[in-house]
Amino acid sequence: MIDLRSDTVTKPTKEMRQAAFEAEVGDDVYGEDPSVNQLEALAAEKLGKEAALFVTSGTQGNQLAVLAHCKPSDEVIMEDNAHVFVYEGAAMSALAGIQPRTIKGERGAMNPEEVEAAIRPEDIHFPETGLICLENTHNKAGGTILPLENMKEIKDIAQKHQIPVHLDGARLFNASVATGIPVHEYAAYTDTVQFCLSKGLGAPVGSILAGPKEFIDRARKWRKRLGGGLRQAGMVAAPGIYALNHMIDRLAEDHYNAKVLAEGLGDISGIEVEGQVETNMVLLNVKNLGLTSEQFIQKLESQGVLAVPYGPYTIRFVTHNGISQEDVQTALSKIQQAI
Ligand SMILES: Cc1ncc(COP(=O)(O)O)c(CN[C@H](C(=O)O)[C@H](C)O)c1O
Repeated sequence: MIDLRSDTVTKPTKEMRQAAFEAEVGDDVYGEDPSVNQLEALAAEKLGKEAALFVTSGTQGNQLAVLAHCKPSDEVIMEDNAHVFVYEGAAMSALAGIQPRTIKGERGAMNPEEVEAAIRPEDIHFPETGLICLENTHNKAGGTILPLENMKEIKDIAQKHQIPVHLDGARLFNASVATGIPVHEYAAYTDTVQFCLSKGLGAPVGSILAGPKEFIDRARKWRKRLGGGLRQAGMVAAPGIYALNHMIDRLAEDHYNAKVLAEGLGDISGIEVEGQVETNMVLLNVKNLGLTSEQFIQKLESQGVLAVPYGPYTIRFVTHNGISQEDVQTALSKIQQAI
């Protein structure tokens, strides 16, 4: 099987398994797991934030951010197809009593003026805007990169209105490798950041939530309340340390493979590649084949290629550490056969 469903399917490298085996551990609820502490310190330093918290998933990191930033009844501004709005089971409403307020973005980037217009003025009738959420890269838009200028403009507006900004940076390192802009420069236009160790960086488990120390202390307490207190978690933190030290630059290979895949798909009649490939995702439209995305995915699976639907006629392919250049060529010939 050539698994192009997501970069979440990456398996740990043998070096990560060795790091897990050798990891020094302790009880992380008491703050005594040396590997978790090392990972959190390394991540905070890379992002230029005061502190960081090792969490079980990107969803947990995002939802802890909402819980630690907001109070029940707050409104949170986010892009219309943001992961926190589409793919987290309405957690912010269910767990934090939040009202989401969405703005349609352009390739994932919200218009700063529309963000400012969505901020609620003081009025006994209105909810209070408690947080602005950004996403970089933007998943549903096809792994697109939020321009630094866009993030800066939104942060300036947020600052003016004294509203925090959280970045869902599940694939922030993909944006950084694609643009050459260090992650701490993106993070400078946020109050808090979540990024995934378990996606393109290849670790088996986990994400990082980073921000001011007092915020991270609150998020840690929320994680404990939700039963997320970790014990000898060094065994899964150690692969994350390896990922941050050795798996960032290679993301460029995933970006290259995505571009090669998109170019090959563009040569297949009836298939239309949506937008430009900016990182490790390719969106394609199969409407001209007279098939729905679900129907085409079934045909692909029978040929040994896995993908996910991203709309009635849109399919998403994601390249990652488990996909080689040869896999891309094989996938292209199998996709051709599936038609
Ligand atoms: C931008 C962004 N933020 C957060 C998350 C959540 O991460 P996890 O909870 O899956 O670790 C994801 C995962 N994205 C997954 C994928 O792309 O296959 C699925 C859709 O949930 C994400 O893409």
